[in-house]
Amino acid sequence: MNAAGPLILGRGLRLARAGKVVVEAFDLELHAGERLFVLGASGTGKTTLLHSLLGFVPLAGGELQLLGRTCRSEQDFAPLRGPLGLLFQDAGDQLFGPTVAEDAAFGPLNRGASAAEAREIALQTLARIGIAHLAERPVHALSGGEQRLAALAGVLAMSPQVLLLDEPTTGLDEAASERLLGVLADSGLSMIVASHDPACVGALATRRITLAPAPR
Ligand SMILES: Nc1ncnc2c1ncn2[C@@H]1O[C@H](COP(=O)(O)OP(=O)(O)OP(=O)(O)O)[C@@H](O)[C@H]1O
Repeated sequence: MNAAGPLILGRGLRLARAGKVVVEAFDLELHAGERLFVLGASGTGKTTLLHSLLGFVPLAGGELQLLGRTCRSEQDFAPLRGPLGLLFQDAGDQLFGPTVAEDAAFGPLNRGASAAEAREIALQTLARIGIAHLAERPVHALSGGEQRLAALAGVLAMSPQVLLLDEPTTGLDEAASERLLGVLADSGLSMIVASHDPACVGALATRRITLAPAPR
């Protein structure tokens, strides 16, 4: 599927929040192997853009193709949540638990893996990220940085084709941040990353685009 074309292609995107246009006439392309960074001051719409790629913020204008399919309605976006894996800015928004291992197993279970297979995928993913020791910890008993790594495990356990990462290193200390950046680089996955962290940009970015404030 979509062997030659971009993984993500947006043309003339317009995005609004609470009736106010935030992103206007924005073009976006992500090609296989790229790690595209979306830069821009606070409030310029980086999170809004990432959420629009999963259909959480509806398009107010423009055209969007994801993995070769034109996406307009919920029906178009729903099957792509998984192939496109979003790490939320606030990791607490995507951890449901009860434990870290059960949370990471949820996606594979939902996609038809057996309970044993899903647990194995979850445990392997936790080990890959360096948080195997947190497997049986309740998700509400994690530090902010641990929550972020646990949330990433849940995303990676779905074997995504594209990662959408919203400020992935926020809340991590230097060691955890380096481990996360290493996992992301080693994943070989194409990704769009919103980040203010120069270390994150420097370590991963293959291309950068900047969101400008929408004209008033
Ligand atoms: N749920 C919401 N309802 C109404 N307005 C919102 C909502 N979420 C964001 N906004 C507004 O939309 C604009 C873009 O916000 P967004 O979070 O996308 O920016 P950002 O570039 O990701 O910011 P930051 O770098 O601070 O995370 C801001 O003006 C923000 O106040």
